[in-house]
Amino acid sequence: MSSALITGITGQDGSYLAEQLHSRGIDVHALVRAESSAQEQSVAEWVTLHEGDLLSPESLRRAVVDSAPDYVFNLAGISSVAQSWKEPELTSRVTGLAVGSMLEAAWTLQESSGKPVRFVQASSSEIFGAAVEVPQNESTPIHPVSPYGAAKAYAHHLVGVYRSRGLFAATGILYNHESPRRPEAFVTRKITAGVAQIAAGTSSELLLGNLDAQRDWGWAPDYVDALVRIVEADVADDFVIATGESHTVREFVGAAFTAAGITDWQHLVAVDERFNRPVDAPLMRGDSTKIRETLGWKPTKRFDEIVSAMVNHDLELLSS
Ligand SMILES: C[C@H]1O[C@H](OP(=O)(O)OP(=O)(O)OC[C@H]2O[C@@H](n3cnc4c(=O)[nH]c(N)nc43)[C@H](O)[C@@H]2O)[C@@H](O)[C@@H](O)C1=O
Repeated sequence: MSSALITGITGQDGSYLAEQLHSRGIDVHALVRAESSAQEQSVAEWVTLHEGDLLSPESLRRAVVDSAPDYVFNLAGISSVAQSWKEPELTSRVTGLAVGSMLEAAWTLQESSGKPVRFVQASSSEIFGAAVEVPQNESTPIHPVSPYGAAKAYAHHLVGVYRSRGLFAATGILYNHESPRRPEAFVTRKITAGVAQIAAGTSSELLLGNLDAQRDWGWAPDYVDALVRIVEADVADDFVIATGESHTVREFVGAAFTAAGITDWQHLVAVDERFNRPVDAPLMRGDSTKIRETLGWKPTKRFDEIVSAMVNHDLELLSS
């Protein structure tokens, strides 16, 4: 039986990934900050928990040694770009430096046990930031414009370094990916939850920041499926994971109101400067030709389907 260690299991992607790996018969281990909080966040009982903290390299090394995994999926860290502007130093430590500790621990385990370890890093389209080309692919120059993007860029490069050293170290360059499990710190869930409340009559306004930013929004379970394909690939490599279609935040808002049956919505949305960022990547759109052709991956849900699935979920939550 193969085993996998997941960091970031309590997040959207970690939870879907754990379910996918478990359904494939893989023994799932997870790094958690405290067992009690993992249990509160209802990590499934079939996951073996290892306590550790991204700020403590020794605890990460111990978690890797104790779980002795065939696969390491590194998803943990601050994942909100907005939060990274508020806590840039912490972001550089947990989203950047900690990846070095995980890679070193995986390398050391491989060296000492003689058993190959495969490492997959959740990289991000934010590494392209003010992208010099549209769409972006694996060769697009790295040019982050946020503390989060810079931390992810460092981690991305470090994965390449360990690949050259001989570790199976790969990345999925993940574009925005959403689901009903997305927290409201991210714009899509904030919109779908807010629209559901307006539809239910419990709120009268939706306050947002930059409505003109364009993002390439996909369906989170598809992106987790891509990470599994990447870990099982013949060769460790970097892969853009994206739909190839981008929409403005304003279009997402319009689609969410439409899904809730509200056609006249413009007066229900207002811009609040508090939600603007010092710098915001203007246009993200990924070219995922490489993973489609090499690993046979493709997205299963289109933009409107993603928006409706999230709105319907939030409407149901309010009516239950
Ligand atoms: C690929 C990348 O994807 C995600 O990062 P993100 O794109 O920053 O995601 P978001 O949902 O926070 O913002 C999307 C856009 O929406 C704009 N926006 C407007 N008004 C609000 C607003 O009120 N809240 C938020 N959060 N954003 C707003 C905001 O300025 C931005 O242009 C993470 O998964 C990250 O981990 C990752 O790797």
